[in-house]
Amino acid sequence: MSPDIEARIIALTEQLHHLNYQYYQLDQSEISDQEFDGLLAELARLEAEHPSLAHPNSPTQRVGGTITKQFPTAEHRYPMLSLGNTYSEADLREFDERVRKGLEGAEMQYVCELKFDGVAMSLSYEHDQLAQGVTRGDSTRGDVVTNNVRTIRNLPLHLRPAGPARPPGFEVRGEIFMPLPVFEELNEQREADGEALLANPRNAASGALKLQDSTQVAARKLRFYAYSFLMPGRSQFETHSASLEALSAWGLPVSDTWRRCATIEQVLDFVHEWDKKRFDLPVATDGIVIKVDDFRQQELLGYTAKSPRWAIAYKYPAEAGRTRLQAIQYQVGRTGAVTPVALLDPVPLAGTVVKRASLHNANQIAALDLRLGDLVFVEKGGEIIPKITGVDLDARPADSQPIVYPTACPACNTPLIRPEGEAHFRCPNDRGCPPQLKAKLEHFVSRKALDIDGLGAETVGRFFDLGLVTDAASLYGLPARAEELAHLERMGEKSVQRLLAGLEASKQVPFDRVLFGLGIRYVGETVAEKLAAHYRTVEALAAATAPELAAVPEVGGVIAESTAAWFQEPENQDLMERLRTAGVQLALTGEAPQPQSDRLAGLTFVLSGVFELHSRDELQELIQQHGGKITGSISKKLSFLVAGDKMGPAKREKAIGLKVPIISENDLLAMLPTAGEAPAAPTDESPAAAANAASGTLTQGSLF
Ligand SMILES: NC(=O)c1ccc[n+]([C@@H]2O[C@H](COP(=O)([O-])OP(=O)(O)OC[C@H]3O[C@@H](n4cnc5c(N)ncnc54)[C@H](O)[C@@H]3O)[C@@H](O)[C@H]2O)c1
Ligand SMILES: [Zn+2]
Repeated sequence: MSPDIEARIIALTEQLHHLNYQYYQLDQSEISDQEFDGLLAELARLEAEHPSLAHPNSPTQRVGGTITKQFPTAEHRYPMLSLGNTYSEADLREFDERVRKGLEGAEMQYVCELKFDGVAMSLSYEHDQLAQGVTRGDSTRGDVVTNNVRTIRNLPLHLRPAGPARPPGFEVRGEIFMPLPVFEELNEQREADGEALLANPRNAASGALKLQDSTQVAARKLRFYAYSFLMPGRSQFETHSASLEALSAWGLPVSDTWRRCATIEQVLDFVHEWDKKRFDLPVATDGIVIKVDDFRQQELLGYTAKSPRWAIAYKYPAEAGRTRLQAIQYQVGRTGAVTPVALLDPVPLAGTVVKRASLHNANQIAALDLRLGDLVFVEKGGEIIPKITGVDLDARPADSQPIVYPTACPACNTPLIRPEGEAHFRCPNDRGCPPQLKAKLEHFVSRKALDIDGLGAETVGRFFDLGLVTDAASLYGLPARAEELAHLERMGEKSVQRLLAGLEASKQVPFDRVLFGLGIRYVGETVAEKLAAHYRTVEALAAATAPELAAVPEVGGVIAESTAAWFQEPENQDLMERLRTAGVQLALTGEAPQPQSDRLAGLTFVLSGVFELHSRDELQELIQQHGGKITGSISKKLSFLVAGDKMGPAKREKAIGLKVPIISENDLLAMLPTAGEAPAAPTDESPAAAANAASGTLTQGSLF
């Protein structure tokens, strides 16, 4: 046996294990899917030629995913396998031959479906109710993410009383995905916030599903398409297509793009038809799935260790093209991050004409050894943003120009800085750099912030260029210049009236959205809501120190630092004063929620794991309503760690080490006054006594 082959098998195995980990755990791809599949195919070929070297745990034998350790897990009743895949039509014909041979020439049909690029999900329905959602995981066990799945709006929690009768318990499988417009909006937001862009909607969906807070998951607007039905024993349907029709009738979303095909020619027609048309769908697709329709025939054909023999995925190759790099444009975002964008000779790729490609940062330009005038390879595959994958060095023109990354801001000439640990260069001139100021204004008037009617991003940008506005507070000086505005091109009396009404109405926008609109780095919508609800007024918020801010649930250290620093700056304090004079809401109105009792006063809690009776948010609220405080981390001073199911072992050990009592959800509830008790009843019980009262049910061995 050649040692070279053995070494190659080992190297491939290691590399594929690593790439699987990156892909399924971290939602990152270091190489394209096509390259990944190429390496996997090479390993499969070497193993087939040298069976003695094939390892049972080889990536060719196992589904690539794993469980995340952040959720409870559940065993799949029927394993969730992968799909064999190919990029070639010849392979599809071979697949057809294998199937027909396996069925000994019996009559058969295929069903062709689009292959949606998201995350596979197994849903259990019990008595018509959605009971559980589990990820594919390692194919035998997956993460239970039911609460996150419940946030998916097109997914029925109860089935419609229509269509064929159904068994009391059954499973629906399908794909959870992030619709393309949502993905694009999310990336725009990330770009504006100076965060790294998500490579594709699949990574975005997978990342969203792993979030612990289901309100945050809901904000990611995930959607679901069902593509298979499973029930105990023999299926009540004869064919896969009949089950798809039933799923639709029951109210489950089934994409109506599927089709029955009697021959491989019809299958190939379907493949060709969707090659371009798929780009009109609001969901990312990376191929076609071809399935044998008849369930008995599926059974006859059976499975390999990793995938069914009765189905195959045809994956569309990433569309690549070659074009000329004309120039690099350096864009300055709201937080000063400088992003290089490649300007290209227009080239048609994957349904659109590509003129620009993202280059992320300076490192990437260096890694590609890019020069102006080069012919570059551009690829647009699962990744929505086209990217430059390489340079055609043989075609490098003699006069190609090396790219000199700017050392000063292209807009304001301030020397750029590169904070440690960050990939982007930044322009630190956040008070004087025009694109930053303009982007801040655009953010302030945007829909999720002040939502000023009659003042879109374009108009506010124009006003800025004309020197009519400089910052958020200056917008409220516009009414005094109404006449001047009415004389501007494309403005007119009517638009001005609308704008003034919009400005007036924006004074009623609640404090949390104003706070979001200020564009403090890392303070997104959710964080702004939490901070506003916690501090209620801007004075209280501005007075909070970074450690205090970090103790607010869901506000991490980085957010806390950035917020505290922002309010320290005199210019920002001045801005707040001018916004106050303008009449903008800088405090939440209405009554602060009254505490229901002070039973937990002086106690601090950390919640960890998954709870049975209440969601984590509900428990947080309960603790606060009874005077307790939630903190983020386990320290010696912590009163209680409330442990749910599947709490991480590290947390438990830390709590035990620091002698922090670990209690259960029930213990916590037992500490609260029962419904009959007077609210906020003065109690002579010390907090510790209250805890002791609950100690009868304390988690074993956990108290002191
Ligand atoms: N780039 C990388 O580093 C990297 C790493 C690991 C895996 N990958 C890619 O991931 C893929 C392997 O992942 P996989 O095992 O999940 O296989 P897969 O994604 O190729 O196919 C199986 C999945 O297809 C999905 N699917 C979508 N529409 C479907 C439909 N109509 N019917 C049935 N299933 C449908 C399901 O989620 C199913 O689990 C490979 O193509 C590989 O390129 C890439
Ligand atoms: Zn600048």
